[in-house]
Formats: sequence, structure tokens, C-alpha cells
Amino acid sequence: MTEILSLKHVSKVYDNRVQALHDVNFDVRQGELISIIGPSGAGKSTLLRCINRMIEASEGQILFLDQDVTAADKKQLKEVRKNIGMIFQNYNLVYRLSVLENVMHGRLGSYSAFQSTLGLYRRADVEEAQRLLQMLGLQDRLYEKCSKLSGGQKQRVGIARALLQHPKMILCDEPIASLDPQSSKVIMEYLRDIATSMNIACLVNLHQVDVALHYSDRIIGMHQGEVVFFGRPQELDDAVIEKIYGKGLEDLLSHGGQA
Ligand SMILES: Nc1ncnc2c1ncn2[C@@H]1O[C@H](COP(=O)(O)OP(=O)(O)OP(=O)(O)O)[C@@H](O)[C@H]1O
Repeated sequence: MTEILSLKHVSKVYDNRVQALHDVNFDVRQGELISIIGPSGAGKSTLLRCINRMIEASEGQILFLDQDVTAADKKQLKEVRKNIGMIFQNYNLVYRLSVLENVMHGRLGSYSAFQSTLGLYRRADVEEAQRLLQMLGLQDRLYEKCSKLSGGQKQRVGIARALLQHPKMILCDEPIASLDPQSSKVIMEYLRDIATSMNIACLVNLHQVDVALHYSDRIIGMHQGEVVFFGRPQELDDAVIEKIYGKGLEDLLSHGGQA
């Protein structure tokens, strides 16, 4: 498998001098699902957001498809971001708009402001959005306002919007943190399938260790801004869990797997 993302010695110190990341190194291969786990404040969100420069790293190098993202100019960064989809815990949808319109926002980069304001989308793009929504089981909700959807359905709209971008990788910032167990399972299965069948790498922040163990190809374990584990789920034994969380798996699972 080819590597598509590589982080080398990445650190982040916020203006208030909090060191959120310290010398982070790892790589992501095409079509891999990698979970990032760790207690609250470990640096998971900061790490994810440094990759597409929603947050600027203070030090280190981030290579995406062999391009140095940290050194990219405005135009190059736009291109990088086209290849990196993102889904969020709070979905980031426009609730007064329909499911289909929200998904079309995944293509905004390829339309002028005039075209997008008037909804002048190419037929092929609309058809692709419809196909994606069908794949995600939302074919009957195309014209429904997003405000009327359940959390799990909203997240599926978020996934369709990310996929319409034709990304090589999707960053998922706590995609199931607001969902019930059944909807969480559905979303994780879609992400697993997207990684495997569409060969799109998914980098997923999670609080649930049991979910990470079940769905990931590899897991990154963070503690106070450092990567203290990077390996396969089978290698995540109790000693490693202690290193990440300061407590054992039994303790974590007795709280529903949540850290
Ligand atoms: N904008 C900011 N300015 C200053 N400090 C920040 C900022 N964002 C995060 N931090 C700090 O950086 C550290 C890492 O935060 P981050 O949100 O990345 O952790 P996390 O693992 O994603 O936590 P959670 O699981 O609670 O979302 C924390 O100490 C946090 O307080």
C-alpha cells in the first residue's frame, strides 16, 4: 500500500503556551482506517486540524501525496484541501437547506459564487450526489430540510458531502460522539467500507476504545500531545492502554468504552 500522508516531527504550541502536540510522527497508507484515541486534551483534534492547516503546526513537516502541506502557498493549499474531506461531530450542515443542497456543497470549489448562489450545478454532479445519498440510504430524503433529520442521518449527509469532493483522505473529528450506539455502528461501518472499497484513507478521532479496536487497521494512541502508541489493534494490550489513559481497559469498558 502506498503512503499518502506522512507527519514528521510535528509540534504545536498554542499562543497561551500550551504544548498540544510534541514531536508527532506517523504515516497513513491509501485505504487505511486509522483511529486516534486518547483522553480529553491529549491533542487529537489539534492533530487532525493541523493536517489540512485549519490549525498551523508550530514545527515539523506534513507531507500529503508527497507535497509539503506546511510549505504550501494559498493555491497549493486549496488543492490539498480538495483532496482531503472532513466530517465533524456537529455535522456542520446548513439546516435550512435540503439534504441534496448540503451534499452539493462538497463541490463548491468547482463553481463560481454566482453559479453556487443560484444552484446552477452540473447535472453530472447532481446525479453523483444522488448516487452517494442512495449508497448511504438517504435516497428518500433528498429534498428534506436537514433540520428534520436524526443525528445519524445528518452524519451520513456529512459523509456524502465529503465524498462528492472525491477526496483521497477523510479527516473525521469525533464523528460518532453525538450519536447513539446503533447510529454510531452504522456510521463506523460506512467509514470502514469507504476506506476498503473506495480506497479512501480515513483518519478518525474517537473516544471509544472498543470502537477503535473493532474498526481500525491501525490505532494512534495519544497522551499529553505525544504519540505513545502506533500499531495494529491486536497490539493494544493493557499496558499500552495504561500508557494512553492512565487506567486499564477493564475500567474504560466499564464506562461503555468511553475515555
Ligand atoms: N485554541 C486553543 N488555544 C489554546 N489552547 C488550546 C486550543 N485548542 C486546544 N487547546 C489545548 O490544547 C490541548 C489539546 O487539545 P485538543 O482539543 O487537541 O485535545 P483533544 O484530545 O482533541 O481533546 P477532546 O477529546 O476533549 O476533544 C489541550 O490542553 C487544550 O486545552
